[in-house]
Amino acid sequence: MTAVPSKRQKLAAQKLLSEGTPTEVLTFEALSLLGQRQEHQHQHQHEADTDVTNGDRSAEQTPNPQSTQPPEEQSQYTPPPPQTELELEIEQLSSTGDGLAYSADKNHVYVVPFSIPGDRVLAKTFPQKPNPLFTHLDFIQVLRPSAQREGVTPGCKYFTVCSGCQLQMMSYEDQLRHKKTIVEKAFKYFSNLDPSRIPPVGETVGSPLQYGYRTKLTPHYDKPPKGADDKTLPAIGFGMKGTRRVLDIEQCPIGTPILNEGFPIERKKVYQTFRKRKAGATILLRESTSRKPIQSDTEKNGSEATRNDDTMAQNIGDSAANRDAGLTSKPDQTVQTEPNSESVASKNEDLNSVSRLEAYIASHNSAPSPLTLPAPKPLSVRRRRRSSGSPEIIYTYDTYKDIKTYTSTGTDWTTEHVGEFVFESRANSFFQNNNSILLSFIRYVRENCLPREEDDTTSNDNNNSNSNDTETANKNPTITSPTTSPSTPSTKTPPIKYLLDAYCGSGLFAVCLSPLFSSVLGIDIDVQGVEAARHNATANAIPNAGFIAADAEYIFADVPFPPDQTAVVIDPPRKGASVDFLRQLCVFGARRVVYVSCNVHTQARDVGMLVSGFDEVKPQGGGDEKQPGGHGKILGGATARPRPQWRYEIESLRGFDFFPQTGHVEGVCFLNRVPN
Ligand SMILES: C[S@@+](CC[C@H](N)C(=O)[O-])C[C@H]1O[C@@H](n2cnc3c(N)ncnc32)[C@H](O)[C@@H]1O
Repeated sequence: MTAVPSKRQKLAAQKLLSEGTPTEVLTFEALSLLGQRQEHQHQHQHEADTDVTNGDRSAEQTPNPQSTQPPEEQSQYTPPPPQTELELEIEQLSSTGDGLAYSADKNHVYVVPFSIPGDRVLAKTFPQKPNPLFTHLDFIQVLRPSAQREGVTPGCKYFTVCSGCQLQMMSYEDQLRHKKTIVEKAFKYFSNLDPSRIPPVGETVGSPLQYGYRTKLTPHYDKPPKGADDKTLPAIGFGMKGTRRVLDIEQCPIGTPILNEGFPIERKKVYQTFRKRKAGATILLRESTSRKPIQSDTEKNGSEATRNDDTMAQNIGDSAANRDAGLTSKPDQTVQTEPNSESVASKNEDLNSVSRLEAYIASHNSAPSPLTLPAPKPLSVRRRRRSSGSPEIIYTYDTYKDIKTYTSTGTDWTTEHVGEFVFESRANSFFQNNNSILLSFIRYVRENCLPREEDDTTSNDNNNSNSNDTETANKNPTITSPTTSPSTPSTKTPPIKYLLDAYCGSGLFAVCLSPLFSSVLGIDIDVQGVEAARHNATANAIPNAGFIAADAEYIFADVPFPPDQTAVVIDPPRKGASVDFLRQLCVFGARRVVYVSCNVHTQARDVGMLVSGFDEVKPQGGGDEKQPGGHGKILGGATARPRPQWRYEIESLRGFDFFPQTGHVEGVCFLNRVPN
């Protein structure tokens, strides 16, 4: 049981609450851990007092009663000087992916990256701005491993030095379980809602690919040091954990194989011009897929590649790495991707080579959770380097082949396939970075974005949603197969026929969900994104989707759809939606809302506002301008603002693991409208 934080502690935490930064998240979690300790000690003290009364002298060994006071009332914590080594027991895994341990006096929390509950670790202090609740430490080594580490070998040789991944020491099942707690804690701490209004969080839906999934990588480098000569080469990669330096990285095993083929090429380009550069920069590596139907058996067997004068066919299975990984292939043969998965899995200790990564992916593309659709297994995988130097990887399936290339030019068009839909977007515009999970994800949203008839009590203006709705939704996470027509007419409310896709990017939701609706309207601030969305609607023969390039707030200015018959998808950037957008949504009152986010903390904050609702803004000159639910940011022109008549109830909530090996999770929340 967790202790209830004091009023002052709560206020301090609320002051901080804005964008779900790691500091905000750790503030709540450190408070909770210290609260648990107090709770435990109060209990211990109570038992001891009882024992003393009963004449048991062991009660005299009760810890210092001072430590049972709330942390804020204890003397200021002074962390040990920098470079002090500490041996610590890890108690919890935070939502930032760091292990949390108590200080020796149990009144302060140490944050230790790359550690998990049950570990005993050696870590050391480093200079930082003091925080009364927690102190970050550098991880040194595991002294006694947690049982959770058993049988797990991190896939990347840079793990514990690179700041990109946090969870490679955990099994994938444990990562999914942990991500469920991230969603739970986000809504507990950031939504400002009474727990009774938050339904149980569903199981996290896993990614078919757990390595080799990221279709975009952005390694970077710093500017040349003074006096740099031709031999001075920069570190190119990602942030070195706990420093401001760049860690030089040759491969990134969470990136797709084609990006890892391209990485050394892009590194070389930087080397050639580095000395003349005035500033550091970021390299863009973005995958693109060209899908071609298979015309003949010869093509299926992959021999056409060797006929092409312009190519140098290469067998993935030809390398020593693949032989080690259990792949059997003879030179000049296409690798059959039915490797001995046991032997691949057991040798996954270092995926920092494209061949090994490819072999690992081939053995790990089954569904890790019930709602995951497994990635299709290629019949063969071939790499080839064109005479231009740009690599290709060709994945041949039963009826089609995917030719993967990459670009480092932001304005280039790239192509992605999601089920039967094809999407083009500029390499520097947003597109979801894990293609392997998109099919499961879109299917889930498609199957749930319309209310099921039996649950559609919330559409009736006289009915509030109740906890039974929520329970039903959570017991039946997979609903029926997708319908191609809007919901069956209810006796009381008309069916939902219209979709607003707020923050639509290149039209992922608008296009994939369009068959369910009569008309779809998308909005995004990125002009290139909207240009792509229009193109994608045409390319997919979608006649009923239109797009506006503008701030999402403007979508409510002149919505052409009746609110009773409208659903809204909200998928904002990490900082979440604006208060004005949310308030206008509560004025408009779309009947159903799907809120998708890569930052569950800002998602929880925004969903909290939708559930609490917004108060009427009374006319100025005597009237109060109050907004209950704590969401009182009133923007210009308050007097003329219409009254929000609606608020929302959460129907269901769960995470999708778009980001395996990292501490991030994509939240998906369905809400229904109720009167305010
Ligand atoms: C997480 S992406 C979602 C894109 C799209 N739904 C998808 O799944 O591909 C967030 C999008 O919000 C857009 N965006 C950011 N701020 C915005 C604003 N104030 N109004 C409208 N769109 C905005 C970005 O351009 C980006 O396309």
